Amino acid sequence: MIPTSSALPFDDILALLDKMPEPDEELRAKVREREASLTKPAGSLGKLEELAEWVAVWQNREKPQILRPLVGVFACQHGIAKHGVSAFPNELNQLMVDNFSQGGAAINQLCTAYDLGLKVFDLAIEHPTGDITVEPAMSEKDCVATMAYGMEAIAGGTDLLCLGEMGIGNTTISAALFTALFGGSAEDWCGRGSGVDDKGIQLKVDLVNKALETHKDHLDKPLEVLARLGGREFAAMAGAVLAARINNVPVIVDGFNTTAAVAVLHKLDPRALDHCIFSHCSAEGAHRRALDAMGKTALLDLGMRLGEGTGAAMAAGVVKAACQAHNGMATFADIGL
Ligand SMILES: O=C(O)c1ccc[n+]([C@@H]2O[C@H](COP(=O)([O-])O)[C@@H](O)[C@H]2O)c1
Ligand SMILES: Cc1cc2nc[nH]c2cc1C
Repeated sequence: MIPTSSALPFDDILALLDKMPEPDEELRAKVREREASLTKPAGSLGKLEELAEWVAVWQNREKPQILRPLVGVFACQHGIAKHGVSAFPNELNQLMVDNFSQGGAAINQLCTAYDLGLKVFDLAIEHPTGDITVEPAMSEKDCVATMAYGMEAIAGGTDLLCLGEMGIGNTTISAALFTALFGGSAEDWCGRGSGVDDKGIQLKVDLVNKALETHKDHLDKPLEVLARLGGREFAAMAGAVLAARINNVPVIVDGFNTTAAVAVLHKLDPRALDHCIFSHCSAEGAHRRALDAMGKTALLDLGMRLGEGTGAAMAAGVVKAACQAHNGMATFADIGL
């Protein structure tokens, strides 16, 4: 499953895309048959019914099972942050990683509330990525190695993966990725992030434009866009989503930044995200634009814009409840009708 070295660094990743499994339609029919037999009017659990079916078909199980749900938080430091694109300093990355391990972050409490596992992936946090305005964020080799590392996120045997990230400055990185992948202007994709003012947004726009100019001859291929304009958390999350697909693990995407990571896979092959749901619409302005560009709808809209997997965790609570209802309810035959 893990790519090894090859003449062209991205070949192994592209080969994995060719091996993506599709759902078993006979199994889907059985899941629907059970859903229709449960003691409720047909369709009355609305999206919960769709979610239970979604988990079942991507797990390739007649009864969806969520015993080891995992929130993976991928943390990285960004070269772009030195330009002052965030309302917070770079030191916060390490402090929040420490906070995650001490149980003090929002994601810790949401994981406790919904009984979700939490794993933090420190992506060489002390070494910032390249400043994308003047150089690639990562070499292609580092990008592939980081994708391979991200594939290990599910190695502990998880049955539902929630994506999260921590990276001061990474809403500027996401804006650069979205502009390169989906077009439009930098203004369309730059927003307040962790809380910058109008001047901060203008700085983000100027830096995204500079980055696009610097790399303009190398942005045809989505994986090249990821290496040049992305960051390690984006590469690792893209790798985790691919590994999840191949190992029958459904994925819940978090907010603006996790969406930018998976947008790279969408550009490679729109089917690559069929095993993913989009947990919520972030309050980061351009998130809805990104979802629209991929033809995706978000499950929840709670005005959240924290990142660190919090929106995905909220959706995981809903998904768990959906599966519990599907698996545990009595049928009409059970109650004598
Ligand atoms: O996920 C989102 O929708 C989201 C929206 C705004 C900010 N964030 C988080 O805030 C950080 C990036 O914000 P910034 O202003 O430093 O670019 C990063 O750690 C993200 O997890 C996350
Ligand atoms: C405090 C803080 C917590 C975060 N968690 C994820 N991204 C974050 C960004 C900030 C600024």
